[in-house]
Amino acid sequence: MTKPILLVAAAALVDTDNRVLLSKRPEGKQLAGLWEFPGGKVDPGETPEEALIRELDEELGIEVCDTCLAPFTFASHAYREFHLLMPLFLCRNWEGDVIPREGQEIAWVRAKRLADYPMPPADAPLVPWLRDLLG
Ligand SMILES: Nc1nc2c([nH]c(=O)n2[C@H]2C[C@H](O)[C@@H](COP(=O)(O)OP(=O)(O)OP(=O)(O)O)O2)c(=O)[nH]1
Ligand SMILES: [Mg+2]
Repeated sequence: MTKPILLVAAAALVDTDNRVLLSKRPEGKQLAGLWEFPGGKVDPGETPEEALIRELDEELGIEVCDTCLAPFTFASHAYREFHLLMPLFLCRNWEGDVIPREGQEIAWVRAKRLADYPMPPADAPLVPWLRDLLG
């Protein structure tokens, strides 16, 4: 069976204390209760950056500019129904305060503590990169 590739753009938002933002997937969604990087599906006609800027506004109410999104690493993971391809951008600068706009729980997490937050299986290989970056 050939599975469709699902393109999702996500961000590691890092604050001035070197903590990274995780967002808890709401009940009722696939992978509910797991902690993810904010972001979402790239719609037809959008670039990954455009999709991510839109999602960060929708989900967290922050304004991010193109040049503040640095390509960092990516996830490539076979889920049952699709193959996820997820570029992860690093972002240290944004406008506005982070406010969960979709009722989701959020957490600012130090690199050392990332293992305490259960994440979707696709995200496991991303954690060592963040540990290397953030110490
Ligand atoms: N945003 C995000 N999605 C992830 C991560 N890890 C991971 O496996 N995913 C998967 C879960 C979903 O299958 C897919 C993202 O889809 P989604 O449904 O959350 O997309 P969305 O934000 O556009 O939400 P919706 O409007 O479709 O409800 O990627 C991650 O760290 N961040
Ligand atoms: Mg999302």
